[in-house]
Amino acid sequence: METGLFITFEGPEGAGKTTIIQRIFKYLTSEGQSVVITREPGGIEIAEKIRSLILDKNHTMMDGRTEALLYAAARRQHLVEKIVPALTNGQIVLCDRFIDSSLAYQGYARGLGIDQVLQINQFAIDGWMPHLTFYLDVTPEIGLERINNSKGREINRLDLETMEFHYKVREGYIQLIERFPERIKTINAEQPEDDVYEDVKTIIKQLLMI
Ligand SMILES: Nc1ncnc2c1ncn2[C@@H]1O[C@H](COP(=O)(O)OP(=O)(O)OP(=O)(O)O)[C@@H](O)[C@H]1O
Ligand SMILES: Cc1cn([C@H]2C[C@H](O)[C@@H](COP(=O)(O)O)O2)c(=O)[nH]c1=O
Repeated sequence: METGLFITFEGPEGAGKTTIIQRIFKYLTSEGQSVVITREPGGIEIAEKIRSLILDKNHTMMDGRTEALLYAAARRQHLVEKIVPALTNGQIVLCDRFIDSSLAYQGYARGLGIDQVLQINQFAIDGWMPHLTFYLDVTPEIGLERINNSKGREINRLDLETMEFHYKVREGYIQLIERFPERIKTINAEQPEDDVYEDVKTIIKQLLMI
């Protein structure tokens, strides 16, 4: 039986998801909570291998549907191997990207259709939706500038998409916020890091009543 809390973090490239997840992890752990950090695509060996395949800069020929299916396959394995056991164990799962990335990137920006991509992902996730999702909102210009200035952050195949694609990703997320207003909380991620952190922390504290 599920007893944990599944929180996902979404946004365009360089929105600051990894940075905020690390800080929220430290905060929740200091409050005595049992927390698991993970990411998509990846989080476990099989999914990390699929990640390398999808994000390889040389794979310029990858078909959009192949891409969507690979993300969904990685998600399935990650879910059953890591996320579900943690939730069943009563833990809080902080996940860097999940289904909304597929809906915004493949469904909307890639043009496959949000509903089509939702359908293949419903097969993959079998009802395991996040309880809460933070959408960290930044313009593509700011996000891409951040990752270009970020030491050690390798530029991947998706980063190298056109500016038009990156604009569409953001538009896709805006559509998802309208579709899932209860679950997705928008955070202004163009603020200084400390302010982004405080905004996220406030919502989590309210939810956990800590
Ligand atoms: N609010 C902020 N203001 C300025 N810089 C930030 C902010 N948040 C994060 N950064 C910096 O931006 C860079 C990208 O941050 P981070 O890796 O957390 O983003 P991300 O959303 O996980 O990126 P991606 O998923 O595209 O890899 C890092 O160098 C980080 O220090
Ligand atoms: C889960 C997921 C991810 N993507 C894209 C989004 C990013 O461009 C990369 C992942 O890189 P990051 O540094 O970990 O953010 O993959 C996607 O297009 N669809 C998805 O489902």
